[in-house]
Amino acid sequence: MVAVENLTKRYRRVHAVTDVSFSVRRGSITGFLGPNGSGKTTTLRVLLGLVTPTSGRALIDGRGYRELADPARRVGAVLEPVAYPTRTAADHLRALAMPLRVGRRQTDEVLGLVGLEDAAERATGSFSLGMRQRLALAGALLGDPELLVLDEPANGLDPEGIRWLRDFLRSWAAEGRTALLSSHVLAEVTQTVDHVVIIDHGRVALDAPMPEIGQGSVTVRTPYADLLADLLADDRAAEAGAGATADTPVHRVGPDELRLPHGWAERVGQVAAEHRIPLVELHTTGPDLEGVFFALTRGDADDPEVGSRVARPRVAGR
Ligand SMILES: Nc1ncnc2c1ncn2[C@@H]1O[C@H](COP(=O)(O)OP(=O)(O)OP(=O)(O)O)[C@@H](O)[C@H]1O
Repeated sequence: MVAVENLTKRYRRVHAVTDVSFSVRRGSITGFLGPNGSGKTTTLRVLLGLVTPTSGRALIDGRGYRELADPARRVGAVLEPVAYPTRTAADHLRALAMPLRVGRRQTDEVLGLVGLEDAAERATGSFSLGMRQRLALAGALLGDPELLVLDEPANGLDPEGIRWLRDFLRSWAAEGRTALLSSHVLAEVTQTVDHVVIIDHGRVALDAPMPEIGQGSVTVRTPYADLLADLLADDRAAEAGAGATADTPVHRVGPDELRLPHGWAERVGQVAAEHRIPLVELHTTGPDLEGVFFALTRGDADDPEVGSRVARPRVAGR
């Protein structure tokens, strides 16, 4: 439904995006992920006809946004939370509804859909960021679009709001509709999206369906993390044969925590038992989008959440 083809956008000396290509399948929820400043918003703005690319193009159903018939009805977009402090939520939606030829019944309906029916007559200036996000989403839903384009939709949402957004997007996809949403906070999207495009420094670093994103990983906690890591590395080297340099899959992710690829739990247990190392925790987790993200983006963006990681697992299968 969406095709971004060799998209490049430069602002004077800033290379915001470089040769970015990816597509969004109809009926899918695609997460467009990357650290702050990686080029997500620029790409979405080109897709919505708000920015002219330096080269390349971004198409919706084979056409540029501005060439679509009735684009505001076919595509619902949220680039920023609503900011008209003196307007009530209902008035804000009615103003958006007019050019779309959408009646009062639908404005009430979308307010209910985003859980703001009780705040309809309140001025948006008194809204929290999360409420303004919900109102912006209500505006995007007004035209009953097939495609939603959402820039950081979970920004400002509390955990309950994030769960609500997740459920909303799942039911959206279940109706066969499509969404492209950007985020720099991985936890928000891991359980929501079925396809992932990771962008880093303006370039696509990964474009893959969720099922292909690694197989998960094994987490080990022990006060003897250094010793266990060394023993596991020796064990791996011994397995590889004399003289071989072992590519150790052990990653230190905290003062007492190690992470290994999926399937290592048994070996870790054996090595720990052989050397009488007490384990506080040993468990296997599911697909490790976070690991993939940190490995690909090297965590060197200005996002404190990204930069605070002490070690980054390898990308599964790479
Ligand atoms: N209008 C502009 N003029 C100059 N530089 C810009 C402009 N818009 C974006 N940039 C630069 O392009 C790069 C990509 O920015 P963009 O906003 O697309 O990233 P992002 O991934 O959406 O980041 P964030 O998560 O912080 O919103 C950044 O270096 C940014 O400073």
